[in-house]
Order: sequence, then structure tokens, then C-alpha cells
Amino acid sequence: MKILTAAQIRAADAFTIAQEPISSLDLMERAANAVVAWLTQRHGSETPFFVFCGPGNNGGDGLAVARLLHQRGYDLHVFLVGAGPKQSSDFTQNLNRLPQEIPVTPVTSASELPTALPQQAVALDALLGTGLTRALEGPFAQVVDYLNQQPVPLVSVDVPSGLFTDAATPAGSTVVQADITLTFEQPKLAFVLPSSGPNVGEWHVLPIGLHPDFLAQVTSPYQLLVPENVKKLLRPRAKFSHKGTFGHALLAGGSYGKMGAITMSSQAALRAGVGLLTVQVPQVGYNILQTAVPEAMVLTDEQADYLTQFPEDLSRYQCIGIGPGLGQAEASGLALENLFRQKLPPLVLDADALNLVASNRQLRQHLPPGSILTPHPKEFERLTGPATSDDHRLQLLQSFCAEHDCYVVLKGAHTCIGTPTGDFYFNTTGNPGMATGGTGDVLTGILTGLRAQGYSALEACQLGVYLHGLAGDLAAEALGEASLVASDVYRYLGAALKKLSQNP
Ligand SMILES: NC(=O)C1=CN([C@@H]2O[C@H](COP(=O)(O)OP(=O)(O)OC[C@H]3O[C@@H](n4cnc5c(N)ncnc54)[C@H](O)[C@@H]3O)[C@@H](O)[C@H]2O)[C@@H](O)CC1
Ligand SMILES: [K+]
Repeated sequence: MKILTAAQIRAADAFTIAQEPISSLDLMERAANAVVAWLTQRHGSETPFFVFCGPGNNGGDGLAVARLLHQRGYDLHVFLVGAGPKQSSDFTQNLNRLPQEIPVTPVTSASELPTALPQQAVALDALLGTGLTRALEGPFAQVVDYLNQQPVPLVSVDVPSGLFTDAATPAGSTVVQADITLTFEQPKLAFVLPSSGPNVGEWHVLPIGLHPDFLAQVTSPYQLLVPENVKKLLRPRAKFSHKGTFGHALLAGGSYGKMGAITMSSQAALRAGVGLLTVQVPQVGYNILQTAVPEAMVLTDEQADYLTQFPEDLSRYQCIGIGPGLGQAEASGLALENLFRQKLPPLVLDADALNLVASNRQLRQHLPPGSILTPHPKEFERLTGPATSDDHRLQLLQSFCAEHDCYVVLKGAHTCIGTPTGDFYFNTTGNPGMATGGTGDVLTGILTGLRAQGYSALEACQLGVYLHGLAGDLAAEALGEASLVASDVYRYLGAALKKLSQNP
């Protein structure tokens, strides 16, 4: 699903209005009906709604929602901020349509607001949407500060007011802290970025029938990974297939005290469906691997406690995953340098393999093209230098992937896949329970297992990241978020694969 800029959304509105054709007032009515359908499914008519409207079309949405909720028997209170000569015509028309029984309070300062909203109420933020051009101040900022302190659910219409959708929101500015954001037709970039995402709360995309021709032809470097698209990547297993059909993966890593990491990667690669798995570990890992992962073949290093070499014949492997539990011994770095000089199958690099690459210019310069790197933000910044903002981090991601012709899976609440072509894919699965040691090792195993099966680097990233989060979601559903551990993620990988393949 494409993530569009505010300007593209305006163009989509205009195209729909001209081509469907539909008046902008009726399009607003459609948007308002979608919000009302969502709200009335979750709140009975005993819930009073307090609707805070700005002077533009976002405020117009709020007024239309207030009228439609009133028609359904809800108790409504409307507050107007900034209304006057600059109000939009659809706002004015909806204000004129508002039934007289709904109390309307113009607000020029916080003193005109009720001391506190009743606890059973829901507050609706329809102050400003995608038309935001500057940080909030004056009565807008005062009302937002007030709303953020109210002990009631705060639902933002389209966008939390004060949040810029596709540019950085100035630090320290006043922004609605929404519990829920009901956004129209397409998600916005700010929703998936770490500094702005928390303001959006739980977000839902409400279709309002923008013209499909426009949505099909508009281009955006930013996409969301949604099940409808990810599912198409899955390859069914043919009846006459055998273990050779599903590739042979090599995982390399582990060191004294860190054998769990490579063990979990191994489990994950197997659960991702790889046909054969060999694991290269220091000697300390031999018994551990053979016992914990009987399905894997194990090769041991000359060294007892850390890796100093890779197998000589690499031609039998369709993918090599390196890094989980590797450590940063100098000899391991030298082994990587030697490896990068050879003709290699596709690589997946994680954890200490990334730290070794970050601290060694030779390694960075000879990064094999087409590699998949899976850093968390700190590991990423070791590779690229510090990012000063979310936007800057995306720029660094784009230039790193282009320069090294590689795929970077930047891990986070909405993991972002950067590609050599400059396209970005944001994940939609996963939960805070996965913020626990070892889930990254599981991801490395999944990506290695998928790549070895013949999925392209981009397919493996999309499918792997999505399934990893989905497995975590299924695990959290069964076990709760707090006690979720990394091994639960690979244990639920089969269920995730099944769920994705059955998705309608
Ligand atoms: N036909 C359409 O265009 C549709 C628009 N929709 C709604 O329209 C919204 C966009 O509406 P608008 O473009 O009218 O913009 P907004 O309602 O977001 O903002 C209104 C106006 O406020 C002014 N403004 C910007 N920053 C401000 C600030 N910091 N303080 C005070 N005023 C400020 C600007 O002049 C802006 O045009 C969307 O977010 C969505 O809610 C929906 O009704 C769907 C259909
Ligand atoms: K809003």
C-alpha cells in the first residue's frame, strides 16, 4: 500500500472530485460517514462526543461527523477554533447544516473550555489535518494542550493536529497525542517514523473511495507491507519437491557465552522452510548446536571460542547468514575480509558482522552487492554516521543502499526496508513484546532461510520482516507481550506462514 504525501492526497481528492464526479462536500460526507461508522461500532449512544473543529476541511469533517452522530442519538458538543474569514467553504456549509440543538462554543482561549471533559466522553480532534503549514500556536496550541490532559479517549480525524505528515514536525511544538487516529484512504509517512509515530496512537485507514485510477498510477517511494501484497510472494511447495528444492543455507556465528543467538537463528531458518541447514560455529558450540538443533549439520572452527574461518567450498550454499553471537574478535574480522574477496552466494549480515563492517573500511568497500543487512538504529548509525532526525535517517538509508547496492532492514516498531532503487517498505506487523534479546537473531535466520529457497533479496526482506512480526503477534496473542521471548517468535513462525497463506 502506497504512502502518499499531503500534496498527492490533495491531488487524489481533486482527481476523484473531477472524474467520479462527486462534489467536495459529498466527498467530505463520505469521509464523515466512514468515521461515524467506526465510532458507532465501538461506542454506544450513551457516549457524549466533544468535537473540536478547526477552520478548514478537517474541521468540516468534524462538523459533518457531529451532525451524523447527533442524528444517531448521540449527545454532541462542538468547539470551534480559528473559524472566521479564512474558513473553508465546505466547513461553512457543514456549520450551516449543524442542527440547532448541538451547542457550539467558539474558542479563542483555553479559559472558554470546560474545566474537564466528563470521563465517559470521547474527544474528537478535527482541528487541522493535512493542510498544516506551521507549528501550532495561540488558541490551537492551547486547545491541544488541554485535550492532551483530558482523561478521555482522544480520537484524531485524519491526522493528529499539529503533526506534519511528510516533513519533520519542529522539535518542541505542540501536537495532539492521539489514542486513535482514523486516517482517510492512505497512511501517512509520519505514522511509521519513530519520532512522530507515538503521537498517532493506534491508527486505522478508512477507505473513502478516492479514485482507483489515481491510486494505481501515483508513484511513491514509500510503501506499507500489507498482507494482500506480501501474500503474493509466498511460493507453494510442489508435490514432487525434495529437500534440495528448498535450498541449503549456511549460518555462521556464535562465540563463548553467545551460542544462543546462532542457535535461535538456526531454528528460525528451519522454520522458514529451508531444505538443508549447515551451521559454522567455534568448537565451544558443537555440542550445543547438535543438541539444540538436531536438524542442522554443524561445522566447527579451529578456534574454541570464536570464529576465524568459513567453509572452503561455498558453492553448495544458496545463502550465507553471518553475525548472530559472532563477537568482534580481530580474527573474525579477518575471516570476513577473506570471505568478501571470494565469489559468494547471497549474504545476510547481522549484529557483530555489521559492527565489524562498520569498524573496517576494507570490509565496507567490499560489501558484496545484493547483500541484506539487518541493523537496529545504533548499528545503522555505526555504518553511516549519526542521523539527526527521522528524515535524515531515511536519507542515510537511501544513500547507503544505493552506494553499496544492498538491502538494509532497519529494525524498529515499523521496520523499514531500504533498497538500492530508493524504495522504502515499512512493516505493519510486530508488537512491543518483541523488544527482547534474540528477536533480531530470529529475523536473520528467517531471511537466510528464505533467501536460500530462491526468494530474491527484496522478496526475502518483505516476506521475512512481515512474517517475523506476524509470528510475534501470534505469540503475544497466546502468551502476552511481557513474557514473550525470542524463541516464541520462531515457534509461531509456522502459524504465521499458515495465517498469511490463508489470508483472503
Ligand atoms: N475534498 C477533500 O479535500 C477532502 C479533505 N478531507 C479533509 O481535509 C483535510 C485537509 O483540509 P484543508 O486542506 O482544508 O486543511 P486543514 O483543515 O488541515 O487546515 C486548514 C487550514 O488551516 C491553515 N493552517 C495551517 N497551519 C495552521 C496552523 N498551524 N494554525 C492555524 N491554521 C493553520 C491553513 O490555511 C489550512 O489550509 C484533511 O486532513 C481531511 O481531514 C476529507 O474531508 C476528505 C475529502
Ligand atoms: K486532526
